This record gives sequence, C-alpha cells and structure tokens, in this order.
Amino acid sequence: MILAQSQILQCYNNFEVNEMKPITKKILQDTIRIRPTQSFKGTYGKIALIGGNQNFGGAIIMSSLGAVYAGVGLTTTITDSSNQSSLHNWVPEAMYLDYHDEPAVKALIANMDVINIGSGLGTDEKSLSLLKTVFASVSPTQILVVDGSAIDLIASNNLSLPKTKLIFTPHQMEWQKLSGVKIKDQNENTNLAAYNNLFKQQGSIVVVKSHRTQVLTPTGSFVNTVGTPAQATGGMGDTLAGIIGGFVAQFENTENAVLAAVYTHSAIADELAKKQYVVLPHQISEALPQFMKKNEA
Ligand SMILES: NC(=O)C1=CN([C@@H]2O[C@H](COP(=O)(O)OP(=O)(O)OC[C@H]3O[C@@H](n4cnc5c(N)ncnc54)[C@H](O)[C@@H]3O)[C@@H](O)[C@H]2O)[C@@H](O)CC1
Ligand SMILES: Nc1ncnc2c1ncn2[C@@H]1O[C@H](COP(=O)(O)OP(=O)(O)O)[C@@H](O)[C@H]1O
Ligand SMILES: [Mg+2]
Repeated sequence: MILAQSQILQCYNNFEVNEMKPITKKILQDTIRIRPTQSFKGTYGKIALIGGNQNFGGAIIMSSLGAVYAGVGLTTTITDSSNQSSLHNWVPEAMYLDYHDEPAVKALIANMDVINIGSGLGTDEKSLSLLKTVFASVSPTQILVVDGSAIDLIASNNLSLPKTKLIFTPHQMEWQKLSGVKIKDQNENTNLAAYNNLFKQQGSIVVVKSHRTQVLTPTGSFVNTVGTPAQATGGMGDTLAGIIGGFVAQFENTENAVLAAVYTHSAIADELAKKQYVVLPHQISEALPQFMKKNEA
C-alpha cells in the first residue's frame, strides 16, 4: 500500500505527538534564575502546604523541607498540632497553622501563590472536609499541587475539581485510581490518552511518578532521564511535591518549573547514590541550595 503524502505527514504528526520528550539537564538553565539584587522574600513566592495527620506528620515536614530549601520566599505548613514542634525542629523557616482551624485556613490560603495539599493528609472525614474547603477557596490565579491522600480522596469521592491551575503528582497506584488505567497497562500511550481525556482541556499538569517519571502537560509530554532505586523510600514523593511547589512559586514558566523540579529531585539523588546505598528524602532537600547555585543562569 502506498500512502499519499498527506497520510504520511499525518502518521509523522501522530508519532511526534505520542513521542515523549526527554527531560534533560538543559531544563535547569531554562528555569533556575540568578536572583536579582533588588529583591526580597516576597519576590520568591508564598506557599502553604496542607497535610500531615497524627500518623503521617513526617510527610508534610519532608514536603515543607523541599519547598523551603528550593528557595520559596515564605512557607506556611498547615498540619495537625501534634506535628508543630517536630516541624520547627526540622525547618524553623516554616510558619505553622493548625489544620483544624478551617476559618483560619481559608483566610491564609487566600494570600498564597501556591498551595500544596495531600502529603500525609490521610483519608478520614477531617481530611475530606479540609480538601473540600481548599477546593472551595482557591482562585483561578493560584497554583494547587495535589499529592498523596488528596488524590485518593478525589478518586474515591468523585470530587469535582476547582477552576485553578492544578498540578497532580500521583504515584502509579494513585494514577490508577485517578485515571482508571491499571498499573500493568500504564505506558506512554495509555497515560497520554487518559491525560488527554481527563486533564488536558482544563490545563492541568500531571506528574506520573515511577522509576522514570512522566510529566504530562497541555503543550507536550515528557519523560525523566535520571533517577535511581536508591530513591525508593517513604517520603520521596512528599519531598518532590514540596520541591515542585517551591519551583512553581518562584519561576515564571510553570511547566518548565515542574520539569526542572522533577529533574533536580532525581539528579541530586543520582549524585548522592554514587556514595550511598539509599538516599533519604531530607538529604535531597538539604542538597538543593548548592545544586541550584551550580545550575543557575
Ligand atoms: N513518613 C510519612 O509520614 C510518610 C507518609 N506517607 C503518606 O502516606 C499516605 C499514603 O501513601 P501511599 O499511598 O504512598 O502509601 P500506601 O502504602 O498506603 O499505598 C500505596 C499502595 O499502592 C501500591 N503501589 C503499587 N505501585 C505503587 C507505586 N509505584 N508507588 C507506590 N505505591 C504503589 C502499594 O503496594 C500500596 O498498596 C500519603 O498521604 C503519603 O503522603 C508516605 O509518603 C510514606 C511516608
Ligand atoms: N526505582 C526508582 N527509580 C527512580 N525513582 C524512584 C524509584 N522508586 C521511587 N522513585 C521516586 O520516588 C518517589 C516516590 O513517590 P511516592 O510513592 O509518592 O512516595 P511517598 O508518598 O512515600 O513520599 C517518586 O518521585 C519516584 O519517581
Ligand atoms: Mg506519595
């Protein structure tokens, strides 16, 4: 069978559309900016991170560490009161608010550039109520990073999504719940098809985490080229969510900021894994300022 030229072009175009582009080191120089002399903490964004129930306090602490060490100007951690002193031991730069005080939560998030929700949030009634409050409060100009338990809650309660800039960070099981694509069937084509059906139109970004994380955006799809099994430890995704929040709060192009955060998280792990059997999430955060300095442009 001989294809007409227009059909060949169509095949080529389809191929181009489905081919995921590699995320490489170049994304760092496209994203991480030398800081202007005339700036102050307000220049680098305000973030609130919501999560960490009595059992999963570590998750929101690791996430907060990621955001602060990524350089966001002001960070507030909204969590269960049992986590307050550990939070301040680990990261005194972060402010604290009790997540049971929903009127105060509403008032605070109104002033944020970025809100992260879900790391260690849990899936009980309290968690659901908080998620609904946040969904009802966010505005279209804010960025909402949705991780962990918040993804489970959306899927199991079939929640409708708020009209804001959404970034989802599911691991493969969470992506299965959110998209309906079973883990065994997840690949570049099925993930992209589900993304196009469910998330593309509203302009959301989805970070499907795995040993080679995919980033699906309205303008293209990308696959990470770095990362190590030394990262396979609890809290690694919580940390990534914090770094993503920190990058999108500071850097202008949201899509590039997400790609740069995904690359940075794994590239630091690769570096540490040259000398360590396992890389701990907090070590990645602590290495961020030096890594970002080396790669600013
Ligand atoms: N120190 C802490 O406080 C931690 C809290 N965490 C929080 O705990 C909550 C539940 O987390 P998870 O749903 O990850 O943990 P779970 O262990 O509750 O659930 C994950 C389930 O998905 C399955 N699964 C299949 N493929 C997977 C993949 N590629 N990656 C991960 N799981 C896969 C697992 O076998 C498991 O059954 C989240 O809010 C999370 O943020 C976790 O991040 C772990 C550390
Ligand atoms: N074998 C691996 N190679 C590279 N990266 C990995 C590997 N295993 C896990 N990761 C990374 O670790 C993180 C795990 O995320 P997640 O399961 O949400 O962790 P948690 O919820 O415990 O913080 C993701 O960023 C994923 O890409
Ligand atoms: Mg997770």
